[in-house]
Amino acid sequence: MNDILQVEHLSKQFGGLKAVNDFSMTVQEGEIHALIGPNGAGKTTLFNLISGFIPPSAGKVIFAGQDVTNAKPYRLCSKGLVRTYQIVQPFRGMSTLDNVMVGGFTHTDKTSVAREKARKALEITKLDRKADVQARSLNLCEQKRLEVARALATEPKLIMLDEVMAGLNPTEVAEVMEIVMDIKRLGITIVIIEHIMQAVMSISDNITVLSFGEKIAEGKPDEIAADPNVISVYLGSDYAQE
Ligand SMILES: Nc1ncnc2c1ncn2[C@@H]1O[C@H](COP(=O)(O)OP(=O)(O)OP(=O)(O)O)[C@@H](O)[C@H]1O
Repeated sequence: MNDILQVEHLSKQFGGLKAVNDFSMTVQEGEIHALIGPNGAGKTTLFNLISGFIPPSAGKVIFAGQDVTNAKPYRLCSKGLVRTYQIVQPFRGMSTLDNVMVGGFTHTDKTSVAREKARKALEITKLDRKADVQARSLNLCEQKRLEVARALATEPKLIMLDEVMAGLNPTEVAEVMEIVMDIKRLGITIVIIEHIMQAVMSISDNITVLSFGEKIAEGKPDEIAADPNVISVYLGSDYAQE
């Protein structure tokens, strides 16, 4: 498999705090790669660095063979790298379809083409029946899926999902897991930040673990679940015994 994303020695300092410290990782094309770790470990900062929302203090980001360090988010999006936000932020007074069409205009200025891409993204996220309702009337699970749909409508090669399952009940988590697997089946690479370990362990191909801004482990889900260091800083012994 080819590498689609390489993060090399990335660091981000906020004043005296090293939020991300000399972090490297490789994401292979077509995989689901999870980033896990305790609160404040630096996962969201890493997403912000990779997706161009904040500049790194040091290090490089290579996407699809190109150095994209310091590239702006809209440029990365047009190259095929897009992310969602932990806090959903739809245009609440607009319909679900119109919200998703915003993403659909990434590679076209034709309304009919953008609408078609948006409709496809709504099908994948199982929101097609909600296309015409206002975003403010969607429940949390639907709003999370709307975030994903907006990103999908940009036709990404790699989508970065920031806690899309947080706050959902078990049935909704299962629904979103299925959608994430469907996205993978479309050939789109996925990097996912998630705290719900059952979900992470069952959908991920590879997992990278962060603690205090540094990588402390990486590997297949079963390797991570059995790693004594990961158990001690994050998973806890209850999970390991499950
Ligand atoms: N803009 C900022 N200015 C100063 N400190 C920041 C900034 N953004 C993040 N931090 C700090 O950097 C560290 C890493 O935060 P980050 O949000 O990346 O962690 P996280 O792993 O995503 O946590 P969570 O799981 O709670 O979302 C934290 O100590 C946080 O307080």
